[in-house]
Amino acid sequence: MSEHEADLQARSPWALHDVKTATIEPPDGPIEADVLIPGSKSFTNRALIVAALAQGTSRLSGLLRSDDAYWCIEALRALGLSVDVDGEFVTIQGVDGIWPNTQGRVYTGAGGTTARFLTSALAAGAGDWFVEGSKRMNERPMGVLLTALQALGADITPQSERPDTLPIRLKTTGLHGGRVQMSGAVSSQFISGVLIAAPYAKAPVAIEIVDHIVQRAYVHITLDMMREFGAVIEADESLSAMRVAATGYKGREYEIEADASTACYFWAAAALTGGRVRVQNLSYQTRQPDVRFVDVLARMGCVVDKDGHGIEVRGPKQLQGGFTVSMKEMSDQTLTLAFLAPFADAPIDIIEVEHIRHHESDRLAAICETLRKMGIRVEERADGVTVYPGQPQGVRLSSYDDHRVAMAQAIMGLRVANLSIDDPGCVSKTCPMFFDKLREIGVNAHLV
Ligand SMILES: O=C(O)C1=C[C@@H](OP(=O)(O)O)[C@@H](O)[C@H](O)C1
Ligand SMILES: C=C(OP(=O)(O)O)C(=O)O
Repeated sequence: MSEHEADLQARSPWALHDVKTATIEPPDGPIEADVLIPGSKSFTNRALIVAALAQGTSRLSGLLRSDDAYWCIEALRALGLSVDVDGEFVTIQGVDGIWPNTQGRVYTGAGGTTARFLTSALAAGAGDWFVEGSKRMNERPMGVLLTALQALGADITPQSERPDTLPIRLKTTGLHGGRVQMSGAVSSQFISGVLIAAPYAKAPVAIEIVDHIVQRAYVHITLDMMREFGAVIEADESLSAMRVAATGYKGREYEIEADASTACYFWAAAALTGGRVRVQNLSYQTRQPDVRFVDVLARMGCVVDKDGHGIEVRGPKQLQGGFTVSMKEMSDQTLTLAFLAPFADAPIDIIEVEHIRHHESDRLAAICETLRKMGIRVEERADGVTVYPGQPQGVRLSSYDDHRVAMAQAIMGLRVANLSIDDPGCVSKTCPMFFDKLREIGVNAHLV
């Protein structure tokens, strides 16, 4: 598959379908709005998988209805689970670590969370499965995770020429537990995956991190949720060593919080138009790292209210640049920042995000190609970019089959006439309702 060709098989019935192009009209004045954001992808897929493993019934509310969640639910159903979805509510009969269907194909879609967490959860049970993802997911790294699961007792045979990616054949009679050393430098999801499975190992699992974890906050989200479902864990704030007891999970009622990553596009809309956007259903206290994007916006001259009901961003007359920022801990917002950067009064250096080359697209390449096509000067390094000020030209852009590329490009369209985005349906991975939400805050978004 070429980088720009969409894998439409990975779009679910919940996706935005049959749309070829999105065109965003720059608004006449500042965007002024209050908005409610849909459920978090990260919380949705963790809650689905933990509830599936657990003993007893769980009822989840605030489900994100997106492709990532859909394929996670479908995979659980293929494994024989009863998963009942009613709007934003889900009822799951947990299997207490024993998967009813012990054979067959498990399809993860394009979701890194499903691919990494479900593969691990499967390994903790017993069965013989063929696990594969979307075309892009089958290229994304899995090596550190697969090696850790093998060290804990799973039998994994790669089903392509690459030993470190999906598809794989996974044969297992359960994880024996013990110590395992892992790198967190490529993806925090490898660590979260082993953690999620660990309560169903036959003995405690101790994980030692040999280097550092990109986006450590997501591992905290994992640990918090595991504890809420009854897991017993020892871990310090630095997460260099973690130990999980073999106690299983208990089903429960669980409320999924709103998605901080999705919220950022709406705050960015305020930043770019000198407007005001309040996300009503998120608190700065969330563990989701992307909430801290508002601090980057404050550095650019925005006024941020984090203490009221929700979080509000007010944009300045002129965005400020002239700084270097590590986006390592909130790297899903690298694209958003890079596409705001041309509108700042001085260059912005984004550093320490090499790992985003392995996300839904090579995101650093997508930033550079997009901005250059629009006439903006940008320098690419292995682990980041420098974006220079300028007025981007309205052109036709590829969305790289990457939801965050498309959503961040759409926000740029608030200041660029005649900007169009190909295959905007890729937003469905985490936010099929993205263009409806844009309309809700007063943006004219045309989909054809
Ligand atoms: O655990 C999670 O829910 C996530 C972890 C991060 O991935 P990496 O650690 O692979 O960068 C993040 O980019 C992704 O959107 C969600
Ligand atoms: C990297 C992302 O997703 P995932 O790794 O969960 O597929 C993302 O949502 O930006």
